[in-house]
Amino acid sequence: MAEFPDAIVEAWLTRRIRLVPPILFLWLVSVVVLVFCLFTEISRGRRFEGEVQQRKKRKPWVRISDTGELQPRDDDSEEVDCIIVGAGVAGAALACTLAKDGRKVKVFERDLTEQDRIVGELLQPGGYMKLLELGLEGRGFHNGRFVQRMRMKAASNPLINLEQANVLSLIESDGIVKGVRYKSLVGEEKNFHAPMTFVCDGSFSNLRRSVTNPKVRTPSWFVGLIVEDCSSLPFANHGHVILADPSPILFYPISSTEVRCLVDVPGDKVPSGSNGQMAKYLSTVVAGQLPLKLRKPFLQAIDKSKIRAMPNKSMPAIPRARPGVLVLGDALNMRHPLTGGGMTVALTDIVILRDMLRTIQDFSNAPALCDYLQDFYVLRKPMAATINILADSLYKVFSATDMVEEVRRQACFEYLGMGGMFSSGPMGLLGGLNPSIAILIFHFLLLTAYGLARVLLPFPSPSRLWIAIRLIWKAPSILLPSIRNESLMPSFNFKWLMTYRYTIVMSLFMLSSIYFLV
Ligand SMILES: Cc1cc2nc3c(=O)[nH]c(=O)nc-3n(C[C@H](O)[C@H](O)[C@H](O)COP(=O)(O)OP(=O)(O)OC[C@H]3O[C@@H](n4cnc5c(N)ncnc54)[C@H](O)[C@@H]3O)c2cc1C
Repeated sequence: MAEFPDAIVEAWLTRRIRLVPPILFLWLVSVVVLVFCLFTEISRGRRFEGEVQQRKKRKPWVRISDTGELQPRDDDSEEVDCIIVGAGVAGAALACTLAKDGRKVKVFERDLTEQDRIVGELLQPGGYMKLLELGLEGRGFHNGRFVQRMRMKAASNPLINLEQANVLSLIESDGIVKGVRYKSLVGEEKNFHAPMTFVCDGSFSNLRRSVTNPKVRTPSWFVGLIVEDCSSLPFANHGHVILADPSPILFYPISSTEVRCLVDVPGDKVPSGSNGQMAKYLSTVVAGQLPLKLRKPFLQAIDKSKIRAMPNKSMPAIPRARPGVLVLGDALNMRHPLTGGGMTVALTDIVILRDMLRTIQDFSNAPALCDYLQDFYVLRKPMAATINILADSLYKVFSATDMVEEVRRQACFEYLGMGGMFSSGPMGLLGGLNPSIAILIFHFLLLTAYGLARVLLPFPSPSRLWIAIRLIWKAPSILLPSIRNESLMPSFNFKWLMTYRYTIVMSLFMLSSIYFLV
């Protein structure tokens, strides 16, 4: 066997030996950084735990009476970490979450009684996972009962002061929001101050205008009634979308005996309920389009149940934090409720916010906190944008207005019916389990290709060719406006350096070791 000449081996060793000092220096720096990171993490964790324990020792601010009613105590004197306006889905969940982390929270809710609403009765699996993460699990429900249970949970926490009051405005000084002005239950107007205010006052928010310049659209209304016969559903325990003319109708169970029906009425007005126009519309225009099994219970529901209407609003989030205030839930962002994604987005936002705020000891430095919270709008984008774009686009596809759109609607129905990835992909997006805009665009392109094949095959006659051209021509108008609304330009920042500091340090270690050994 040939041996290496001594001179070559010697030169190689000399080169390696020359590298020893810089490598040792690199190792030393890595060790110092690692020890520093570990030390700061451990000490911050200890301090945080200590603070949480100390705050938990305080007395409850709100009592729950023997009958289960919330009885707020008038105890404004104590300082709080933050104010939450609105104890709906977002506000109640946020209050519980912040209090769990040891923050002292003041919540203002204008109506603490159980609300009877037609909104938020179907929670997508992605939203349910977020509820589990927040430790607030609940299921297919009456929205009022669900929200009331979360309020009870909040009220039983000693760190949360829940008060029934109507918040009138935000208090500002030097461009920083310092608290809120509110009208108490007895009609007295008062101020309440805190370093941070979270505005969660829902779709009709009167406070968001003082923070952003919202662009709200109302493409349609949902008219809601309750069908009292679950056996009338074609598939038990499933949600149903009926592709009716001019727009879809939803049916889904909300208890073991009740089915919620939501009829979409396009436009910014609905037939009046008081003069019987609504009942007439439902029985003449809608009933005839339902499956036979559902018709009779639906007609009975028109006579028996309370018919209510809610505007289906759509509003892109404006990624602008202001010192001392953050807008959340429907007050920040809305999409068509066809896919039932609103609560999933709101709960995901709260998980993201909780994780971000965990690293902040107190909220007193409003400008710095505001800067830091700018990242919240980037982090929420994958889930929020996917659900928003899907909801608004699917509504356009399902509300066929002409023959070309009808072709697309049928293509969509058949596409989803093919099963496999053609249904699991879109369902993963809709359920909030796989939030990805790329996958959404991929399925939209595939759906358009399927629609074209459906029209052109087996023989592309001139009229079919014309439909195909219009199908392609109109496709961008379905997805692009929503994509534009979501301002999907990536936002670059270097916070990832901090997030991945351990990985970076360890990688330096490994690389230097490998280099040294080789
Ligand atoms: C017809 C319809 C059906 C829907 N269906 C679904 C569905 O099936 N699944 C789903 O996930 N989403 C659904 N959504 C969306 C969902 O309801 C919302 O995304 C969700 O309720 C948003 O929660 P929020 O806390 O922001 O608002 P809300 O739950 O509306 O809570 C706002 C709270 O703020 C209080 N408040 C308002 N103003 C003040 C004030 N000035 N002072 C004090 N308190 C105030 C209100 O009383 C209320 O309690 C639907 C929406 C509509 C319109």
